[in-house]
Amino acid sequence: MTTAPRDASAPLPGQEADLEKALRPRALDDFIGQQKIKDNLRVFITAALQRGEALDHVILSGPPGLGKTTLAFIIAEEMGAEVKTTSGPALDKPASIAGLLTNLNEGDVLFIDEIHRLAPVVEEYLYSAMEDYAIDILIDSGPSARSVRIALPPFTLIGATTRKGLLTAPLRARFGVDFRYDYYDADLLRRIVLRSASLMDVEIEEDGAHEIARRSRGTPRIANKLLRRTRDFAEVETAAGPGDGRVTRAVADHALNALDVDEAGLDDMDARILLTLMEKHDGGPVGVSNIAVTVGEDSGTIEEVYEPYLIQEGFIARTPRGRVATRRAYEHFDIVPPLKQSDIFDELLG
Ligand SMILES: Nc1ncnc2c1ncn2[C@@H]1O[C@H](COP(=O)(O)OP(=O)(O)OP(=O)(O)O)[C@@H](O)[C@H]1O
Ligand SMILES: [Mg+2]
Repeated sequence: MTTAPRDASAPLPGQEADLEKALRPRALDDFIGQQKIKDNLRVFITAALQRGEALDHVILSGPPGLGKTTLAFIIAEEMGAEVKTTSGPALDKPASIAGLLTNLNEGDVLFIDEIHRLAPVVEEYLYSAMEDYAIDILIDSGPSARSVRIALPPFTLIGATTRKGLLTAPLRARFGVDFRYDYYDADLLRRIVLRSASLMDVEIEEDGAHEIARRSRGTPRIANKLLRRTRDFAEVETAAGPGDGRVTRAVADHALNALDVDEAGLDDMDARILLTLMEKHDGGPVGVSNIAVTVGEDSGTIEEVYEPYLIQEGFIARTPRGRVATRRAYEHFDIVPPLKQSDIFDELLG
């Protein structure tokens, strides 16, 4: 009956999606954490406004649910700009990107989500658009074919991607501002949970917020989702009986356990990945595609959604020969590592 809050990139059902939108901070001051990004952004935005220019093109990269889309809209808001939104897969023909670009007004923000999934022909249009604020359009065909250059107003392209490594070098080079997201620590997530709770009119204790925060995989979207589910439990059923709607540490713990979010905040798929690595592959080293087949998940998703967090938290290590389970992984699941694994642990430390 419970649904594990697995894939942060999975689309949310209608009402949940609305709730997520409602929780989205709209001003830079409400955007919690990512301090370095915010500090730099303030300088770039102020400078651009002072010069009366469009902000330079921005690329936002990092795992799902860390606030890329949120920040894109905040940037536009702070610049006093209109946003036009699209995504890499939606721009399948040169005509669709040409149409979007020629409809931009001066200073507009063009937000392209999943920009690593642009078709190469579409991407080529962006090169001159970004660099020279112009595109070359081919009109007519056959002997009378010629290309006409159309000037565009100065605009800001904001691209978001979970797979920056898949961007081509020419595209990457055309972004003047490059921000990489880090996972949020528990203290920042606690502040995000408290903020969301107050917007949702949920009564929550500091300890309850902390419990949700530290088990949210460093991800604001997951923290908000776990808060919504914990609220459900708080209103209906707690370990101690019917709830009064108040989110305490005990209620949060009960809810998170029911959702299969373990003590370290690992979810069902995290556990499957680690157990596969330890039990089926003897702790590794093993390639991601191998793990993917065993757990029945796409290897791209493992690489962009699950693995970065498991690596950051020290459950998995990347070696030249493949992924290995670390000592922490064995300890977490109370599994005795095979003898050969101690060499790997030593290697990792050394
Ligand atoms: N810094 C933050 N402060 C407060 N809330 C945040 C922050 N970052 C993200 N959120 C919350 O998390 C939710 C998800 O963020 P967002 O949609 O911007 O993620 P994303 O990086 O675009 O993810 P995806 O890669 O899946 O598109 C937002 O609706 C917002 O409520
Ligand atoms: Mg997004």
